[in-house]
Amino acid sequence: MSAVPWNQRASEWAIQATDLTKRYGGRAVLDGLNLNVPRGGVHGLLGPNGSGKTTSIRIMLGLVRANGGSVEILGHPIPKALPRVIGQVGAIVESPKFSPRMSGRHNLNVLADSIGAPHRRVSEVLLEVGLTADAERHFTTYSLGMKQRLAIAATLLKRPEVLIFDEPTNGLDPVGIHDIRATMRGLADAGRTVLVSSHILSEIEQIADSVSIIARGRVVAEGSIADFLSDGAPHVRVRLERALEATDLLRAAGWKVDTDESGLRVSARDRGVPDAAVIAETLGRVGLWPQELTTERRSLEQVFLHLTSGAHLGSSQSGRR
Ligand SMILES: Nc1ncnc2c1ncn2[C@@H]1O[C@H](COP(=O)(O)OP(=O)(O)OP(=O)(O)O)[C@@H](O)[C@H]1O
Repeated sequence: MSAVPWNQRASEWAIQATDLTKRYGGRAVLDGLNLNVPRGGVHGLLGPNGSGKTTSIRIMLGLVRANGGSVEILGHPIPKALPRVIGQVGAIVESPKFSPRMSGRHNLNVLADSIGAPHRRVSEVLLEVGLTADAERHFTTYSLGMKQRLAIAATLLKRPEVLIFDEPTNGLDPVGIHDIRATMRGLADAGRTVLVSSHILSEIEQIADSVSIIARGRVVAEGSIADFLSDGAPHVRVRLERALEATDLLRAAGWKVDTDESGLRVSARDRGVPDAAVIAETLGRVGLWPQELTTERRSLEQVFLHLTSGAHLGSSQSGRR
C-alpha cells in the first residue's frame, strides 16, 4: 500500500537528482546522491547534521555547482534551464531579509512590486500562511515563527508549483513549529509540491507523505511514509538487472534473499534491521548497480536510527572505496 507511486515515469517527478557528487577541498560531501521527489504532497529530506541536505538543496537551486550528476526540476535540467523554471520554484534556504520598520504587508508589497505581482496577491498569500490578522504590525514585533511564515508568504507571491524549505522550523518554539507545519501541509493540500529538509524524525513523520533518508551524502532509503510505518518483517527491496548474480552474492554475504517478479527482498537472518547502505555497497563493489533499493515495512524511526547512527556510518565509511 503506497500513497506515492514510486515506479512512476521520470517526467512525473517534481525534482529528480541523479548521481550527484560534490566535493569541498577533496572531501566528498555528496557521494552519488539520487533523490526522487514525487509531484504533489510533502516530501521530507531527512538526515543528521552535515549529511548533505543543504548542499543538495543549494545545487537544486543553482546556488552551488555539483562536481557530477544531474538535477531536474519539473523536467528541466538545472542549472541550464533554471531561468525557465525558476518562476515555478519558491525556496527558503537562508533567512530572507525584511525591513524591520515596515509591516508584514508593506514588506510583501515591496517584493510584489519588484516581481510585478498585484497587491491583491499579497492579501492572498498572507491569508494562506495565516498572517492576515497580523499583517499591519511592524516586522520587528513578529515572533520567529511569524517571520518564517512571512518568508513563506514571500515565496508564494509568484505562484510557484514547487516549494523547497531547508530546515524551516529551526529555532522555533512549539507553537511556531506547529504553525509552520500546518502551513506546509496546507500548501501541499492545495496541490503544490513541498520539499522540506529536517534532521528531526518526528517532524517529517508528522507532515510528510514521502521521505528520502540521507546519510553521508547519499540517499540510503526512500519511500512513502505509509510504507515506512506499516508493520511486518523488515526487508530491503532491490531491483536490478543481474538478479541471479546479486542473489548469490548477497546470500554468500550472509543475507536472506527471496525473489519475486519485482526483484529481490533482502532481510537479515536474525530478523534484525537490514542495512540498505551495506547491501548497496556489497552490490556496487562488483559493479551490480540497483535500479531501485527501497527499505520496506519498517518504522521510520528504526530506519532512520539504523541508517544514520554513528556505528553504521563508521562501518559504511571504512568500507568505502
Ligand atoms: N562551502 C563549504 N565549504 C566546505 N565545506 C562545506 C561547505 N558547505 C558545506 N560543507 C560541508 O559539507 C557537509 C554537508 O553540509 P550540509 O550543510 O549540506 O549538511 P546538512 O545535512 O544540511 O547539515 P545541517 O543539518 O547541519 O545543516 C558538512 O560537513 C559541511 O561542513
